[in-house]
Amino acid sequence: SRIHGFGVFAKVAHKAGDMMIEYIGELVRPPISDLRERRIYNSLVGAGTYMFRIDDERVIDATRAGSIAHLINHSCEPNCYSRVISVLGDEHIIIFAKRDIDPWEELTYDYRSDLNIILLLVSRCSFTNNLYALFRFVSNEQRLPCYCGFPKCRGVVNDVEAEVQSTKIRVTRSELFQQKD
Ligand SMILES: C[S@@+](CC[C@H](N)C(=O)[O-])C[C@H]1O[C@@H](n2cnc3c(N)ncnc32)[C@H](O)[C@@H]1O
Repeated sequence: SRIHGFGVFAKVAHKAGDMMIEYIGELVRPPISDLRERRIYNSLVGAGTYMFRIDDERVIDATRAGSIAHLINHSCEPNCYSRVISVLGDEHIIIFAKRDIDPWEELTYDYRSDLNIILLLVSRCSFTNNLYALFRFVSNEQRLPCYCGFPKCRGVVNDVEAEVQSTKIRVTRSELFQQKD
C-alpha cells in the first residue's frame, strides 16, 4: 500500500453500499487483547495491530486468525465504512462500500469514526425500529501519524483526546444505512 505496509485492494468494481468483507478474528476480552498487544504483538508485528473492539467486553483479535480485512488501512477520506451488526445475538463487523469503488482502488475506512461502533439490534424487542449505537474509541498511548495523503487528512490516525470519549447514541434503522460524512 502507498499508505502503510500491506493494504486491501478491490479486484472488481463495487457500488456504494456493497458489503465488501467481514472482519473476522479471535474473540477475546479487552484485558487479553491489551496483554497480547503489550507483551507479544508490539515485537511481532511492529507498529501494526489487528484489534477491533466491539464493546467493553469484546475485542476481535485478527492477528493470528481471520480474514484479510485486518489489512485495511485507515484514511481520513475513506471509500468504506464499518458497522458492527448484531444478527440473532451474534455481532459481525462488516465493511461496506461508502461510494462506488473502481477496480484496484485500495479499500480504506476511518479508524476514528468507524472503529468500535456497536449496533444492538432492538427490532427483536417490542419498541422496534431504532438501533442503539455505542461509540467508544480504542485507547492507544501514542499518536500515529497518518499517511492517507488526502487533502482533508487530519494528520493522525488515532486521537488520544477523542479516544477517551464514550458516547451512547440512538439512530433510526434508516439512518444506519445512509452513511453520512
Ligand atoms: C490493521 S493494520 C493495517 C494493515 C497494515 N498496513 C499492515 O501492513 O499490517 C493497522 C496499522 O496500519 C498502520 N496504518 C493504517 N492506516 C494508516 C495510515 N493512514 N497512516 C499511517 N499508518 C497507518 C498503523 O500502523 C496501524 O496501526
